[in-house]
Amino acid sequence: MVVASVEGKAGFSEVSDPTIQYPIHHPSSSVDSFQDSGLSGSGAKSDNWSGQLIGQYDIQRLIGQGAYGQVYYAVHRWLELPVAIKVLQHIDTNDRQSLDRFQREAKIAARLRHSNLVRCTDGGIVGGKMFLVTDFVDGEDLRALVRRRGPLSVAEASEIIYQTANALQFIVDNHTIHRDIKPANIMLDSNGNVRVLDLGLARCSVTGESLTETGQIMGTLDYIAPEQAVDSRHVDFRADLYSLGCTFYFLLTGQAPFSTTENSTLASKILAHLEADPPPIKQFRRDVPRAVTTLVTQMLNKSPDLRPSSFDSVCNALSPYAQHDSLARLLTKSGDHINLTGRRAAESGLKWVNQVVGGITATVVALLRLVLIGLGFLERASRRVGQQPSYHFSFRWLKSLMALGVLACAIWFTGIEIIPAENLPGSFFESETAEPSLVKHSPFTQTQSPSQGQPLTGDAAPPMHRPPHLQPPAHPHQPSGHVPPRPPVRSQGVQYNAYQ
Ligand SMILES: Nc1ncnc2c1ncn2[C@@H]1O[C@H](COP(=O)(O)OP(=O)(O)OP(=O)(O)O)[C@@H](O)[C@H]1O
Repeated sequence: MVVASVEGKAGFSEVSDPTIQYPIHHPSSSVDSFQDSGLSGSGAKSDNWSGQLIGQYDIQRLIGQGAYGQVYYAVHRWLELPVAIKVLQHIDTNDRQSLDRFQREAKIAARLRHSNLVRCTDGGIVGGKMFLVTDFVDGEDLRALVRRRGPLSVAEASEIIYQTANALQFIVDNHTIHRDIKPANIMLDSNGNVRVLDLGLARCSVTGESLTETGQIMGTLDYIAPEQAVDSRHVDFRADLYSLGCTFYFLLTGQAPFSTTENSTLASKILAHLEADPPPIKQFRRDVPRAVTTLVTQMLNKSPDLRPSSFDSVCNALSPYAQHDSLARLLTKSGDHINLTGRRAAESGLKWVNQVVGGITATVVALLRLVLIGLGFLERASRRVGQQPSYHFSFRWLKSLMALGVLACAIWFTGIEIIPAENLPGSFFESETAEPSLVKHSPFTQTQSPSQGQPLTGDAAPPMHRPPHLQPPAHPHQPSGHVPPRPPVRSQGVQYNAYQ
């Protein structure tokens, strides 16, 4: 595209002066696209850019509003190419440091090309605001999808997480972290492909203080890793693993792990990520295989060391459940409420079965009690007349049977599962991943003493003043030599060395 005016040299590659100032016009005014329109840093001051022309991009409508700013649907005038333009509200374009940081991150994001990542293709400053141009995804983000349809099937949710993990592994392999994985940042396109948004944005723009709208902070906090909530600057890919686990939980249950009313304040939500266990998935539905619930639990572990060792291992664990074909119809099928309705029907069916079973159990218990009372009377009567009761033996057996029956009923109703040792979480992944402790992990307590085993990731042993899982990793990316054999990936990304 034609850059109307550039301070210094054009292009993102000019680190010393990244401020490409784009002109703003109203489409009705005659604009010669090839003409250098001169510097324009103070065009439309309005917060609504619809109907404006930024460079060659004809801004048509607002399609989203997030913590970082607004997202518009736009069309490139000459190429007639649909794009999404994100106008970032929270970057101070007069602050050289934050501009440089933004440019560094944007450059990385622009060079990573992967079929599950949304490509960033352009960027600059307009009206004193930073903006980014990305591919327009013709589809729906996961937050909207689940709000519309209700929780997804195991196959659908697993496929979405599989594809997202695939993209995130590519990001890790390129020494980057996303830092803001959540349903609103993952889109499903009309071909059934997952597309991850906003790579690199979290680090550059959002600091807690710069966000004023509590609801938006809360939305982001629903998916934040405990160590990221404590110190967001020193996290590694395992923070994204945790956020992906929260997203998986959301897809399966329709709600984020800590979104109950007790966690309605910022502090209580962060505390919940640090300390609490989310309600078990089986409390919402019973059709999720144990291997999948175990995987979610492991991804949500408070300690990064006890999460899966890589995104590849998440893909490996999910490949038996993920079904690519299941996604394409999610957007098109009109039976949008099938899942929800099906779930409600299943729930009411289950309720009915529970009521019948409860009634039968109560009747049997009442009858047994009657028999026991009767036997007790008989026993006392026979003692009075000096006879040895012949039914003494069977009376004891009846009591034992009844106790066992009551125990079985209790197990049935509480849903306690007796899990064989080999199925316990931890056998799921490679030996680098330690058995999750049954003790709840507080980020402020040491979870693994040096004598209990070697650090799992190969990172240097953490200093004693901080718990191990809040330690910054030695490298910002996954250490080499610990990646399990890669499953056959469905899409391969490339890293471009030059901005294109
Ligand atoms: N490239 C795109 N193509 C199509 N729709 C998009 C695109 N980028 C964003 N959107 C839509 O705009 C919505 C808002 O996006 P945005 O990333 O600004 O906000 P958010 O994800 O809700 O919050 P945050 O800014 O904290 O990430 C997305 O959820 C999505 O529906």
